Formats: sequence, structure tokens, C-alpha cells
Amino acid sequence: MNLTDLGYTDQIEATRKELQLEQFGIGRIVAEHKERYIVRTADGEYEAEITGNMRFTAQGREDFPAVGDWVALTPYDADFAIIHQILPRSSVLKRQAVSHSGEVQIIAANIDYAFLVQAVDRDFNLNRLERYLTICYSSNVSPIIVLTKTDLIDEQRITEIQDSITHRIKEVPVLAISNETHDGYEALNNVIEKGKTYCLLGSSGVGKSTLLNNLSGQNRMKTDVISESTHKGRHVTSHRELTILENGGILIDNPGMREVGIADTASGLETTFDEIISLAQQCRFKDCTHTTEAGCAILEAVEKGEIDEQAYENYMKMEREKSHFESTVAERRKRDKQFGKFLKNYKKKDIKNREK
Ligand SMILES: Nc1nc2c(ncn2[C@@H]2O[C@H](COP(=O)(O)OP(=O)(O)OP(=O)(O)O)[C@@H](O)[C@H]2O)c(=O)[nH]1
Ligand SMILES: [Zn+2]
Repeated sequence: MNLTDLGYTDQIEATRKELQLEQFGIGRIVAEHKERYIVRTADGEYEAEITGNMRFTAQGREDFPAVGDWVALTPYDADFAIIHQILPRSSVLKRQAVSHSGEVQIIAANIDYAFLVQAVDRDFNLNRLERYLTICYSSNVSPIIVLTKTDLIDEQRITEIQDSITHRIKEVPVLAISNETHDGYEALNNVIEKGKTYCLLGSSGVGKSTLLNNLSGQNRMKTDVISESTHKGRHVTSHRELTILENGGILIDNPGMREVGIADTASGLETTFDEIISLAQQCRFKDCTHTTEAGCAILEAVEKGEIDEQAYENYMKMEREKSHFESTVAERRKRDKQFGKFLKNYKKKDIKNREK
């Protein structure tokens, strides 16, 4: 295994030199679990932890390594290393949904392409596809649309679906495959470039795992063996979230990927959301909360049965979560700022006291 196989490029090497990190080893994070990491390097895998200094100066989740990150490290013994620094990321995939603390969660870093996977039989939905596209563009990841389960519908229907996509979404490659018959795999394999990093985004059951298994062949089994290394009794996750595919592409797949597009709800809900959002413009008051106001177009539509009550509830829930998320982030920033000031003053005082 060399670093190029893991996706290392001249550009990353240049950055490493620029940051004067040459005295350290270099590796890529292939698994993460509660601030324990598995890092793959040219000499093999290490369990790793970050330095105390890194933890102390971290301002948020973004300052901790994520799967896909390149890190500067020092081997400590045969299977344990200390991570000193994260190299600048070319892309960051974040969780869109809200965590308890309102903190942003990083799912993976340095992804070049995302396969947006939808099954042609029941899952296909243009609105959802657009939502994933938005996520890609805001994360600096290039999208590739992959339609699966083409064996379940006829040729003509496949063409119709492809046309409906290209009509609305321009300049994004669209591939159609079957994981059963392997139809379309040749085109897919041609799209995947050696040394580039990919991820799979899509609803549950569309065939992501099957696709990953088919593409990884023997490699997945090799890299997925249970870790023997339990340095000083530590136990780290054994499941590698970064797989090198048979054709040289690199694929990141982890549980967080499943939450990227906000939990998928009953089919057709997104379309209903579109309706609700456009109705909101007809509410009498501009700042209508759509809860009790007279002249609320949404409430009226629910009353008349034009909009499903469940869809309305879901919409309101999502809006609440969104505003809660925004306010907690704002509060957190304020808190951090205050704490920063406090620390600064504290240090000043401390120095003064010592000078006395
Ligand atoms: N007919 C057909 N079935 C498929 C195809 N791809 C996957 N399946 C089946 O669909 C089911 C779900 O496939 P998975 O690969 O587990 O789907 P997934 O996207 O990984 O689902 P999650 O793990 O829930 O995210 C399985 O029973 C597969 O055998 C396909 O191209 N054609
Ligand atoms: Zn309203």
C-alpha cells in the first residue's frame, strides 16, 4: 500500500511541505470512534489519538479528525500513533439534521465525488435528488447520479426517467445500473477514477451496500478484518469506513452518510413540502407562524383536507428543528466568544499575579 493508492496527491504533498510537517508521518483516517482513530499509512495501520494540545485548542467538531482526513502523525510504537495536525480539507460532508447540542457533525472529509443513488422502482424522486445536489454543491463534492434496480422496470421507463432528470438537472452525469444483472457496471467502472474518493448518498434500500460490495470485490474483505491491535487494552472499532475499490477508486461509507439528506420520510412528502412552502407566500401576514393566525393559507389548506395533516406536522417539526439549530449555533458562538475573553483576561491576571 502506498499513499497514492489512498488518494494522496502532489497537491497534498505541497501543502504538507508548506506547513512544515515533513518531520511527521502522514496517513489517512479510515475509521473513527469516540476520538479514537484508525489511520492508514504507507507502513500499515495505526490506532491513533490526537495530541492534548489539539484537543485543548479545538473550538468545535471541525477541529477533530474525520474519516477521509489526511493527518500528520508520529508513530509511538508498532501499532499506536499520535496525531498532531489535520491537513487542510478539500471538502467536508456535514450532517444536515440537528444533533442534541446543535453542533455540526462532520461525516467525512476530502471526498471528490458523491454517487447520488436512487432506485428506479419506487424510490425515484426528483425533489430528493435536488436536495442531495444542494448538499454536494455546498460541500464542494461533485455529484454523479446513479439509478439502480434497472432490472425491475423496462427499457422505455428507464429512458423516461433519465430524460426527466436531464430535463431538470443539467451537467450532472446520470448512470443506470442493476446490481443484479450488472447491467451498466462497465460505464460505472469507467467513471470511477483511480485515487479519487467517492461516497454513496441515498435512501435506505436503494442498493448502496450491494453496490459497494460489488465494486470492492476482494478488497473489502481484506480491509475489513477484525483489528487485532488493542493497544494497552484499548478497543477501537474494527470496521473500516474507507475502502479501496478493485478499480482503484476509494469509497467512504459510514453510518453518518445515511443521515446526510435528513431522514427520509414517507414518499411524496417532499412534493407536499413544496406545496406548503409555496402556500406560505399566500398567508395574510408576512411573519405567519402557520399555527393560529387568521388568514393562514397553510392552515386553511389543512382544514380543507388539501394538505395532509401529517405532512403539515412534519413540516412544522422540521422548521422548529431548523430554527432551534440556528439559535443554538448562534448561542454557542456567543458562549465560545465569552469564554475566549474570559481566558484572555484570566491569563492576563495570571501573568500580573506572577509578576507581583
Ligand atoms: N432487483 C434488484 N434488487 C437490488 C438491486 N440492488 C439492490 N437490490 C436489493 O435491494 C435490497 C436493499 O439493498 P441494499 O444494498 O442493502 O440497500 P442500501 O441502500 O445499502 O440500504 P441501507 O443499508 O438500508 O442504506 C437488497 O435486498 C438488495 O438485494 C438491483 O439493482 N436490483
Ligand atoms: Zn401561515
